[in-house]
Amino acid sequence: MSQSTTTTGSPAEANTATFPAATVLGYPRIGPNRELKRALESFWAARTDVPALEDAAATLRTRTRARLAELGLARTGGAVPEASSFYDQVLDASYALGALPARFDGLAGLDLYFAAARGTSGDAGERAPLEMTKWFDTNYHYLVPEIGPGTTFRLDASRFVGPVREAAAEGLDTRPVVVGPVTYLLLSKAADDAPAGFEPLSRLGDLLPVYAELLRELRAAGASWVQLDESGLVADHLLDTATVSPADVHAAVKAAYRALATDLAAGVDRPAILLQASYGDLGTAWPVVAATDVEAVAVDLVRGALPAAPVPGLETKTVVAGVVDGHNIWRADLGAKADLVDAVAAATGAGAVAVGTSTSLQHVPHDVEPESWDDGTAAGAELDANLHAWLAFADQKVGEVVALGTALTDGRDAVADVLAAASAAVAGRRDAAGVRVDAVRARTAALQPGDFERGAHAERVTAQRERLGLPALPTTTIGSFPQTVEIRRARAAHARGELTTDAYEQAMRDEIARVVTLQEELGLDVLVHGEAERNDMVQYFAELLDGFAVTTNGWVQSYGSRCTRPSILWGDVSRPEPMTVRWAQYAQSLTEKPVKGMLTGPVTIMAWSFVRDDVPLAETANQIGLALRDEVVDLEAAGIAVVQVDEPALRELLPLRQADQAAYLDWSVGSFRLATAGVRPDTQVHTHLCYSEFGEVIGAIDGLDADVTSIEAARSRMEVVPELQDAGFSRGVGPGVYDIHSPRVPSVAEVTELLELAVKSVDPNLLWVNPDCGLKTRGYAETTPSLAHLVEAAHAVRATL
Ligand SMILES: CN1c2c(nc(N)[nH]c2=O)NC[C@@H]1CNc1ccc(C(=O)N[C@@H](CCC(=O)N[C@@H](CCC(=O)N[C@@H](CCC(=O)O)C(=O)O)C(=O)O)C(=O)O)cc1
Ligand SMILES: N[C@@H](CCS)C(=O)O
Ligand SMILES: [Zn+2]
Repeated sequence: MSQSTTTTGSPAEANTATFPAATVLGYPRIGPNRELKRALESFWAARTDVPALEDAAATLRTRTRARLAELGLARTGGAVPEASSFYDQVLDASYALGALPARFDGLAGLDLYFAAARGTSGDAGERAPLEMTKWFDTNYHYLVPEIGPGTTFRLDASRFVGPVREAAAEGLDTRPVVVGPVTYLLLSKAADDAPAGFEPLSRLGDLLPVYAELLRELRAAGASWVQLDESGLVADHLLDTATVSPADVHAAVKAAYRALATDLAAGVDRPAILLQASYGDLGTAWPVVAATDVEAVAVDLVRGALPAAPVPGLETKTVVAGVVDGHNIWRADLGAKADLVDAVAAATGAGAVAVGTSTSLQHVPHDVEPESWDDGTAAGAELDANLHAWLAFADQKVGEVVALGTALTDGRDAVADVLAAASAAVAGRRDAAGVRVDAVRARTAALQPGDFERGAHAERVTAQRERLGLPALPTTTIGSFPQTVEIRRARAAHARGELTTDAYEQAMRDEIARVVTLQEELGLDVLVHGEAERNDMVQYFAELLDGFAVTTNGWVQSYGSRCTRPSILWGDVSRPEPMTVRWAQYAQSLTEKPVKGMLTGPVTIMAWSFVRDDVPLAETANQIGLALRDEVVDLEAAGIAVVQVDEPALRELLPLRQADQAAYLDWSVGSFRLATAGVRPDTQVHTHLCYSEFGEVIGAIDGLDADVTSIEAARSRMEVVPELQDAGFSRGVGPGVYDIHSPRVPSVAEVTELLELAVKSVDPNLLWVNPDCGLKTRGYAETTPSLAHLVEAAHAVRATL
């Protein structure tokens, strides 16, 4: 076995199958100060034009390449990935392959690209955007390709080739990252006009010539390596078991890489290929990738394992050992990681080994350095020092792979002090105050089965009907109302110390009063306070719970220009004091109608935070469940009759391999029940699910034992409703009747049609009327008429019952 070394030579000429010693599979692309977000939003608001947007994106790409080289990745040999995107990497592939659906015909360039991402309306014509769904088990959302028997594929490589040439002009041989052909089709859905049972993977043969052409163009532009992301290989959830089996996927990989790796000559017709499989264990796919003629394979050794025995075929390849976690932010124990890297050659039989991240770094923020957790108290100073030592964001992770790469090529002595500092940080974290809190552990240890049970559902239905007296088809919203510029500005001014806490809270109360009045005017039945005071539905709670830290600039792209600052769950969790009660109570004081208390559930808080890796997830889930249980009970005591606990991420955390799913569903459902089982029968518990396909977890939704479940359904035209009924779901259900992701205002007729569809498969006594999700990303210009149409449609259908 030979260790990988970096190559030299001019970028345009370089094409060697020797992979550099260290790389990362991708890097955050929103910019260290969210430069891309700002450029996109200015462009969409017509404040800037295409050249300004292209300029901003090019500047960011140049900055990224320079930063990665400065942090120690080689400038040549394809060590630096080119993984930028204007919106989404799957959309980039759809655009390059010419695979966008016919409703976008007639558009070109960025007009086409953004129309597919965001839809168009008004003078631009009515076009629904591509559907958005979760990328593997992350909080990143990709745009789902729609593939049918008639989809044509035609290459436009410009958005991949341009950055390669741009990098070459800077003397840098960058490695473009493209979603691989098999994963692209696995991530696709059948186009609406496809016959029943049509499987996008059946189009592989037609897609491969276009990928081959793309590889040729990348090579011609000077790329010595290309990275093809075939993470679909690790994920059972992408398989529609009725039509595609793991064996079909393996056969597809074999065919794809025969066409792309074997039939095209490396260094002549194509760049060397790095086949990437992230987010899980390769399992039975090890021999499949080993048998291809790709030059390198990147595997996730954080989530996945080494094979049981060396795999024939790997002796001609580099295995890029993904030992640095791209999915979480804890500093690595580099000594242990170096041991793992050292084991890879013997375990896999690889011809060469290199070091990498387990996934793209798009899931972590840019840089720990600018953060401060010091609030001026002794505890703040201690946390500040601790977290700085414990954390690695993207830039620190690049440093980790570079150090491990040096250990591999030059021996550990060359980086002895880096390894020692990492070990000390890991030990310091294990022993720090707050990581383990005995009182919290005692409470979870004392839990009894009865703590997870609410009592008979039928009894609750009667008690709630009497208490709430709601009409048939009650109307409600999911919680948030538009987060206006004024609200965000007030919060930013408060954070900067330019607005007093009193003035800020008064501004939020004024907003709540406006939102309550609006809902009364619209005639909604169950009101919300609008969540104006929340920066984010997870971060808000993380700021109020012990055991979490939050960042000031740790932004991570969630979709398009939308970002979140995932909180850092570093210690045992408890609730020092009530969190939402005064806001809910204030809203309830303004109206006779019921106002829903609004909380985020344990699974979603965990899914959208960086979770600790030193205790089982189930323990943390119960800690958060207990903190929320206290809040739910306090809301009830404050006179709130309806409490909603959102779990939009229930499906997101579902393990990618079926074998692991039952245990997950057990603790995740349990933590929700723990959070909600402390209230009386006449208090109505709602939950809300969105951003995923829920077919696979229908049983778990029932297991939550919520009285009412609102669920995203508009874009799939209520598909989930019969699924729920078929599974024997007999609780209240609010399938979303309009898509909140688009500024389009649904007509009364459209909403009525969807409700009529729902009424066909749900007992009208169980049916609720609500949008798909919260309204925080929308403006009032579309929110007010959309809700007016929703109420009108509900009244119309109610009258027919
Ligand atoms: C519901 N979803 C959520 C997910 N994950 C979360 N953590 N939260 C979610 O709500 N995942 C699934 C879905 C879809 N995903 C998203 C993700 C992000 C957004 C979104 O709207 N993001 C906002 C930022 C929200 C926020 O943190 N707001 C803060 C800070 C606002 C800000 O940028 N302030 C400016 C200053 C403003 C001024 O002076 O005018 C600044 O700091 O520079 C706040 O409100 O205080 C985004 O803009 O990206 C939606 C769905
Ligand atoms: N209550 C939240 C749920 C979003 S998934 C909201 O309305 O924004
Ligand atoms: Zn939602």
